[in-house]
Parts: sequence; structure tokens; C-alpha cells
Amino acid sequence: MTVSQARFTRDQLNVLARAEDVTRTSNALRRVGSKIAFVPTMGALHEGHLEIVRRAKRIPNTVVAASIFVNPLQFGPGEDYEAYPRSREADLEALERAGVELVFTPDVSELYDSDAAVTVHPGPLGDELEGAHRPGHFAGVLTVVAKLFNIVRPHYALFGEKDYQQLVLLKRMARDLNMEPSVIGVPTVRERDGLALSSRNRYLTDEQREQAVVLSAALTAGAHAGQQGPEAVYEAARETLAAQPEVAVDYLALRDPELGPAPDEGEARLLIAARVGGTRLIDNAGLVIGDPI
Ligand SMILES: Nc1ncnc2c1ncn2[C@@H]1O[C@H](COP(=O)(O)OP(=O)(O)OP(=O)(O)O)[C@@H](O)[C@H]1O
Ligand SMILES: CC(C)(CO)[C@@H](O)C(=O)[O-]
Ligand code: BAL
Repeated sequence: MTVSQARFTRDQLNVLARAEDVTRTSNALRRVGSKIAFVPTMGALHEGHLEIVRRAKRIPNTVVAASIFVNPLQFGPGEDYEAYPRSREADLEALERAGVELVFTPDVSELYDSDAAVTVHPGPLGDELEGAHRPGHFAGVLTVVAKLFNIVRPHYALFGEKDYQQLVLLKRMARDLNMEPSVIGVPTVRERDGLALSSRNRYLTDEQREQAVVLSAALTAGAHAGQQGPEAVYEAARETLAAQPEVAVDYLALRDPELGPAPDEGEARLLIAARVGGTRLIDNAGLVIGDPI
């Protein structure tokens, strides 16, 4: 592992903490015709992150870059910014094993000047679903990702479907602001019982871990009822959730795949957020409403 040097070595993990070193490396790679696939993360890595890296590694003629940065701008007051799990050494080892070649690990002062004031506005979707419960969250996400895009200058950027609203908003940002990278979504990686992998699962006690499976179970029940229409989807999901009253649901929402109003038939997305003890978890699933296409 090569730490904090500006010289880039292929097939080896290069860890850079300064934005200007990353941009210089990226420009050099572009000059020799390499493509750059970028996997932004907040660290505390698990198989979900590594699946995204594996997807990136399959893009031909591509150097894979990742970032590890717990972004204060996307956490609201009283949220878990301070407590968010940090495991830098284990993360770097996992990225090295997965074949990542460049990791950007800035500290907060590297990314944000103390008087930074300009942010990316996510539009109306930023105030719905997650945005209604986490005011300012998506402005924080889009702002940091826009900055990371400008620093890393990727051709491709890969994000998990687990954070589905984030993925939709990032695709829109890239389209609406004419950003270069193609934004690629990667399906959610789950535990054997269906629980979506998440860094925040580490907060759960054994008992809460058992209870948390109700999120994915409700999505599965809703998806199975899709053929009978939108009301049946809600009914099946709510019935499953009712069996686990300790889990407090923030929202259960059926939408179209772009997160507009739910269709009467065709492809749709069912999204859920719930609190298990003090831990807030989200999940979602694709489904078809009405007759299968
Ligand atoms: N289970 C998963 N399957 C696929 N991608 C995932 C999964 N969990 C997270 N990701 C993706 O990994 C990227 C980095 O996410 P992040 O570092 O916030 O991890 P996280 O597990 O989502 O953490 P948390 O849920 O605590 O916010 C995002 O694009 C996110 O959607
Ligand atoms: C995209 C992201 C890295 C921006 O901080 C974060 O929201 C995440 O890990 O999903
Ligand atoms: N994975 C989404 C980042 C967040 O919850 O802040």
C-alpha cells in the first residue's frame, strides 16, 4: 500500500488525502486513455460496498477509484455524524484486496473551506421520503458528490440501490448539470434472511437485528401482491410490519422507478424507512404492478 504520495502505481492501492494529488493523478490517467470508475463511500465497508467495486472492476480499461469520507454536510443536528462507524485500516485492506487502485481519504478541512457557502439544490424530490425526515440531507449528499466528481474526474460513478432515492437524485444531478460521469446503480446486497447490508446494522443488538428483518420481509410481501394492484401492495406490506410493533415505520411508499407517483400498472418501487431501537434503517425493492410484463 502506498500512502499519501502523488505518484500513481497501477495494480496497487494508492491512498491520497489531498484533492490536488487526486486530480493530478486522474488527469495523468486520462492522458494515457484510461477510464476511471469511481465508488464513493463513507467507509465502514461491507460486502455491499465490495459488490460495487466488483461491478466497477468489470468495466474494461478502467482504473477503480474509491473515496472514504464521512460527510458532515449530509448529517442533521442530532444525527449520528460523531458516532458513525469508522474503520480506516480495515477499509483500506478490503479495498486493496478488491483491486481498487486509488483511494481518496480527505479530512473535512480538505473538502470544505471554513467559509464554503455554495451548495447543490436537489429540487422537490429532495424534500420527499428521506428528505422529509432528514432536512438538508440530499443537498449535503449532492454537494459532496459534485465536489468529488470535480476532484476525481471519473467517467463512471457507481452507487448502491440500497440508497435508492440518493441514486435517483444523483442520476438527475449528473443529467441536469451536464456532469460527465455515467451514474450506474448496483443491486442491494442482503444477508441470507433478507436484511440489506448497511454500515448502521453495526448499531443493532441481537434482538434488534432479529426485528430488523421485517423491513425486507414487508417489501417482499408487498412485491408479491403487486399483481393485485397498489392497494394490495400497501396492505400486504403493512400486515407484515404489524407483526413487529417494536419497529417504528417512518414511511412506506409506493412510487414509480423515478420516484414520481405510483403507477396503476407497470414497474414500480416500494420504499421503507424505519427505526429499530435508536437505529434508522432504509430499504427498497423493485416490483411490477398489475399483470407481469
Ligand atoms: N447493501 C448494499 N448493497 C449495495 N450497495 C450498498 C449497500 N449498502 C450501501 N451501499 C452503497 O454503498 C455506497 C456507500 O454507502 P455508505 O458508505 O453510506 O454505506 P451504507 O451501508 O449505506 O451506510 P449507512 O446505511 O449506514 O448509511 C452507497 O452507494 C450505498 O448505496
Ligand atoms: C454517496 C455518499 C458517499 C456521499 O457522502 C454517501 O451518501 C453514501 O455513502 O451513500
Ligand atoms: N448511505 C447514505 C448516507 C447517509 O445515510 O447519510
